[in-house]
Amino acid sequence: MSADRIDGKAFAAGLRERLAAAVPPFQAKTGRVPGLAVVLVGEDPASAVYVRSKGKATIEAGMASFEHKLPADTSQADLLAVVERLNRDDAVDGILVQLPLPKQIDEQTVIAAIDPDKDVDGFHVANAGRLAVGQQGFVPCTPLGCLMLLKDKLGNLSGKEAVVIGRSNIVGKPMAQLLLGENCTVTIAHSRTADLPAVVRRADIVVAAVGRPEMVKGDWLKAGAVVIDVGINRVPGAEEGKTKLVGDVDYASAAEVASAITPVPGGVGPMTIAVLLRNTVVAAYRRAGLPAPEGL
Ligand SMILES: Nc1nc2c(c(=O)[nH]1)N[C@@H](CN(C=O)c1ccc(C(=O)N[C@@H](CCC(=O)O)C(=O)O)cc1)CN2
Repeated sequence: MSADRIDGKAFAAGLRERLAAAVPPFQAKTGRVPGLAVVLVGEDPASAVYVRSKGKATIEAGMASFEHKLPADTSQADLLAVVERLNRDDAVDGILVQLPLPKQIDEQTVIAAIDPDKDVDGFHVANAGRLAVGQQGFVPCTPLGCLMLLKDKLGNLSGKEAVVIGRSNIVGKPMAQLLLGENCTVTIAHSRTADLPAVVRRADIVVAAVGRPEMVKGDWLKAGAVVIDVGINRVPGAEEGKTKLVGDVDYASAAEVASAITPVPGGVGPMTIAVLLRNTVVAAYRRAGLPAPEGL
């Protein structure tokens, strides 16, 4: 079998077009466009790239982008003061503090300070709780993007066996909740799971979010499984001194067994930013007391 390649980049581009189309009706009703504030602390090069991409994508969708770049030695109190200002700013519908944060700052304290109704990352405990009990809130962008790709590929997920490898608060746990919400039978596996290949082999759907380059091999998979690779690992490339990006799944061997698989890059990664814009548009509609457009 040679698996279908799930093109997250193309899906994300379509979603971004639909989001851009939702902006003018919002502006006509409210006199303003949805606004996303992104806060970057320090100079981590990868974070700087992601923040730039988020700002560019926000503007391309016709929305307002507010970038706050703070020095690496910013104190927690100063960052909290920025978050508080953004919470009170009516032009800001979504607030995102780029992770990871420098060592002197406690991530959970900062996330807890964000107004849950502006928490477009979906990381606040209020939003984690809402997801767990099936209430309306905000869902973290990467797992929601994975779910969109899965539903686009498979339609109804009800009754499928799903194995999520990884138990982070940002991907693994919300991913499992989302799949449960779709009536999948869900197993969360992790680094201490006994006989991980045997557990993964049960799955119709595998979501790999473990942060280990090419760990999941083709012979771990049930024939025809759909594989979503959340990993973004930079490893040495074929040429001396060059690097390349690989996922948590060994694409070549997995594509021999799976029916469909996301590539890295170009799979889940582009969905993260598209869903961030989606959450911001939804936040803007909700804050204005308007129903969010269908199909976002
Ligand atoms: N506050 C947040 N911080 C971080 C998040 C997040 O969702 N919220 N996620 C990651 C980084 N991230 C967005 O911030 C992100 C990661 C990867 C991609 C992406 O498009 N990846 C491309 C490859 C990019 C490359 O060449 O390096 C792909 O997979 O195709 C987008 C966003 C951590 N921090």
